[in-house]
Amino acid sequence: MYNQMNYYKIPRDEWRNLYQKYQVSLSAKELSRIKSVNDRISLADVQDIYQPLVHLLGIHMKSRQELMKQQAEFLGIEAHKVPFILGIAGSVAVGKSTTARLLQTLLSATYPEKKVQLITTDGFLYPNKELKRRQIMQRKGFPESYDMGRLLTFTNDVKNGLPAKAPRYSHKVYDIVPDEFDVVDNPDILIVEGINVLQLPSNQQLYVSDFFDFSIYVDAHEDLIQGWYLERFETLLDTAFQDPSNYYYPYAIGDRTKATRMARRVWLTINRPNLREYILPTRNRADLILHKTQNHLVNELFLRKY
Ligand SMILES: Nc1ncnc2c1ncn2[C@@H]1O[C@H](COP(=O)(O)OP(=O)(O)O)[C@@H](O)[C@H]1O
Ligand SMILES: CC(C)(COP(=O)(O)O)[C@@H](O)C(=O)NCCC(=O)O
Repeated sequence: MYNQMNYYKIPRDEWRNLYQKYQVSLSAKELSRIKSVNDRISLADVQDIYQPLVHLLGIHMKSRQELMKQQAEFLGIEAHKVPFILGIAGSVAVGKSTTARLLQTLLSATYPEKKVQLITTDGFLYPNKELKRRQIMQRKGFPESYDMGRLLTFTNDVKNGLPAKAPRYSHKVYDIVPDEFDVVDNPDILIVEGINVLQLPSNQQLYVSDFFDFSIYVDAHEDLIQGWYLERFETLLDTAFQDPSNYYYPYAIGDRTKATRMARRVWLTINRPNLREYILPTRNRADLILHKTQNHLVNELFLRKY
């Protein structure tokens, strides 16, 4: 287990009870929005884990806003809106993007007047062509496969209220989609999700996370994550077999056992070493560690003390 020195370890039951007095039940519309993120999300987790988390984020947003206002007064400059940036880190297939979309849904429901945007750092991977040129196609997801300078500039622009474009990555195409972007334009809240968001870019003095107001590391036992990776691979195959342009099409129409063997190999030779060498070491930088067990259920949380 990791060093818990600077964290409150909060078991699920305690976390849920901390929030009892603020509990609000979700409307049918909110429930259907959550189901549209992922229909396997446990509603007990939404109620017991993620709603209290949204409340905690609200506390952080309010205090950050107040600090920015007072600092502007101190400097004698006009206070302007500074987007609150929430980073979400963790292994490939641990559930970052699901957590990010769920939080986007819950934050939008809780703060209907706020603009909540979401981007994933997959878009800052170099395109396959460039990865091949650099001979690092087998290192997709490792620090050197990302244009971290571009990600830093993007985050800096967002913080400064400038419109910023995040390139798009498609899991189906297994590559960057040329000329497609997510435009982030002065949101109140931006969620930045990706395996690398707590990493120190090489040749840079700045962490992307220096721009974050709160960060979450989604954590689980490695064997469980491997299972989730393989399950997701099966789902990708199930949706690929009718689309010859899909990267997974040849695997989808071929021998399933061989395809699964290939996915297992990819996990063991790429994603697992990446988790061990580059992702897990960033866990202790997070403000909150969300620890999941079987079926993605959260059993304990670690909240940074100071
Ligand atoms: N809370 C959850 N409940 C049920 N299934 C989940 C949950 N979170 C993730 N999953 C499933 O786990 C797999 C990986 O999730 P995903 O969000 O794609 O991970 P990541 O973005 O970390 O790669 C997907 O098949 C997804 O449907
Ligand atoms: C694009 C990724 C680096 C990012 O992963 P994500 O967290 O979005 O699942 C990953 O899905 C990936 O493609 N890894 C390379 C090896 C592979 O799984 O094919």
